[in-house]
Amino acid sequence: MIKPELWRPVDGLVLEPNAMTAATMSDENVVVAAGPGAGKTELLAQRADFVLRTGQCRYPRRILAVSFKVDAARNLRERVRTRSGPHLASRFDSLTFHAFAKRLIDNYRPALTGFNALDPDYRIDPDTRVARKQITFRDLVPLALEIVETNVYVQEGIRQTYSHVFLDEFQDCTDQQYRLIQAAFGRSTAVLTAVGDTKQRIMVWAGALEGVLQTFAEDFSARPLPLYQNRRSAPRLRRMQNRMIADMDPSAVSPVEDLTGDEGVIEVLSFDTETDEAKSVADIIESWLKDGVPPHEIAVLVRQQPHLVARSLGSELIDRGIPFRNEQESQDLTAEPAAALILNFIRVVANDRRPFAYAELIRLANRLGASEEDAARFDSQLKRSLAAARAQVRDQAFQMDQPAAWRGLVDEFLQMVSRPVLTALSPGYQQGRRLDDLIEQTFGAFSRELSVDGDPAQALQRLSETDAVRFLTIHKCKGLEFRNVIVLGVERQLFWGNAAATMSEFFVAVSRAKQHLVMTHASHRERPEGATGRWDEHREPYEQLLAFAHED
Ligand SMILES: Nc1ncnc2c1ncn2[C@@H]1O[C@H](COP(=O)(O)OP(=O)(O)OP(=O)(O)O)[C@@H](O)[C@H]1O
Repeated sequence: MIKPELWRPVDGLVLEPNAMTAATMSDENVVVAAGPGAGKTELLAQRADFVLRTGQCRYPRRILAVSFKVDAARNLRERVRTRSGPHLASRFDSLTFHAFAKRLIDNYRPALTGFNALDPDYRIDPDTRVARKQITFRDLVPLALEIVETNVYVQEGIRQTYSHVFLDEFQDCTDQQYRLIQAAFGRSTAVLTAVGDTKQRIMVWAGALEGVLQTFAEDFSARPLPLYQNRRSAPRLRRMQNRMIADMDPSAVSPVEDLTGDEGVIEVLSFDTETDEAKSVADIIESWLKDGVPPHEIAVLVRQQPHLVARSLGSELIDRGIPFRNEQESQDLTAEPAAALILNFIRVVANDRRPFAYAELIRLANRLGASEEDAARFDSQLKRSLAAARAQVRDQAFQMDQPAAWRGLVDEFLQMVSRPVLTALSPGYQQGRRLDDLIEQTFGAFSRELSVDGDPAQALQRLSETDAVRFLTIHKCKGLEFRNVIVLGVERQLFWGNAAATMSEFFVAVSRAKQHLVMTHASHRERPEGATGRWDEHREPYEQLLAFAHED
């Protein structure tokens, strides 16, 4: 433990004065409002280190960090783990609102009564609620809210557990989420730190509260601490963001003299058809990869339905052997330890030459930890089982391109690993059918990718976080950053709806780029197979949005 005055930001970063104040605040609630790339998430990671290392969050109490996306929650968790070490980070719970709500439901489920009562092995389904047995994702926060609002013991339990609460991307907090935070921490001694950017409010359709940062400041007597710098984007990109800020929130505009410099590239590309667009964009991606840009530093952003809008581009990339990952289908899955275990197993036996996958599997043996003897026994079982599976795969008769062949191997492997070890991978796996559902979903994702070209190595690359170019919706890209970003289809027919909301979404998209931003539009997009509902073939560029790309 160190004295607060001796603490220095980890990794040698220099924090601007307000960020330093927010990171080292001892007992005051704080709200940090700042633009894209200002280091809001970084500030939370630094603050976690500060409160853990100086003992302001003292064992056994914990920090709760709430984010909106699985990816964002995991990024923050990993950042704190690498920086502050696994020992301190074990008291840092970085969860999405959904995961926080689910944890409350699992811990205090008997508090739910009447229509909301749930059996211990209840499941979560995307669409359908079934009394006692099944709820949907939409039910999680309201049910958690009911538990917390009606039960003082639960309130006390939460308050005893958490001494510090971090709220990331707080501009997108909905009414119910806000009520959950109020019910859980409104009258507690927990110190709250909220960060957000009103210009990036993109969840209005889902009920994001207007002015929630201000409301939070009032309700929680939080001290506002704005940040001014942008640590992410090259100057040319920052100037474009600044032109948008002048339109959205003139008071937040940066002085022009702070944004000088020629670094960064912005391009607007017009096409006749989606086929021309696909060829040209694939050329660009290929050239970036040749120049050494890592695949995961390249993102293709689409306002919605990337599986349809970017389908031609996807086919073009497949033809060129460039792996890409459609995050709409697989993002949340690969954040799961059980999914990582299965995919790493396939990687190792498919002879994908991935030492990291092998190392990850061996790490599992060491994690078992009951005794050194147990771990050693498991370690040798694991090695035997991998060798046997590899031998099967090398056999001529093994049908590499058939999901059923892999299924047999995966099932044998999971049996060897054993149920208790699998359920110990994550706290949520003990509940209901969560683990079985995940195993099915993971295998489904692998089978889907395998059916694309019958090549297991390519299928695994497409499912990997590091080896694939990422296709994301704008909603999914929140809080992330990439060296190079392509915003596909800046067209009226895609960016429809309320002009202010559209502007915020476009702002989130363009502000993900560090170095190179490409925006495209096509005059014609053929209706793809599988498109349901409205699909306009004739397209018009969204001139007002694209105009921000041009320097005056
Ligand atoms: N003090 C700092 N010094 C150097 N780099 C920093 C600093 N703070 C943040 N960064 C880097 O700047 C980038 C943006 O930081 P971060 O993602 O925390 O911004 P943000 O405010 O959360 O952005 P957004 O709202 O757009 O998601 C990251 O690459 C981060 O590592």
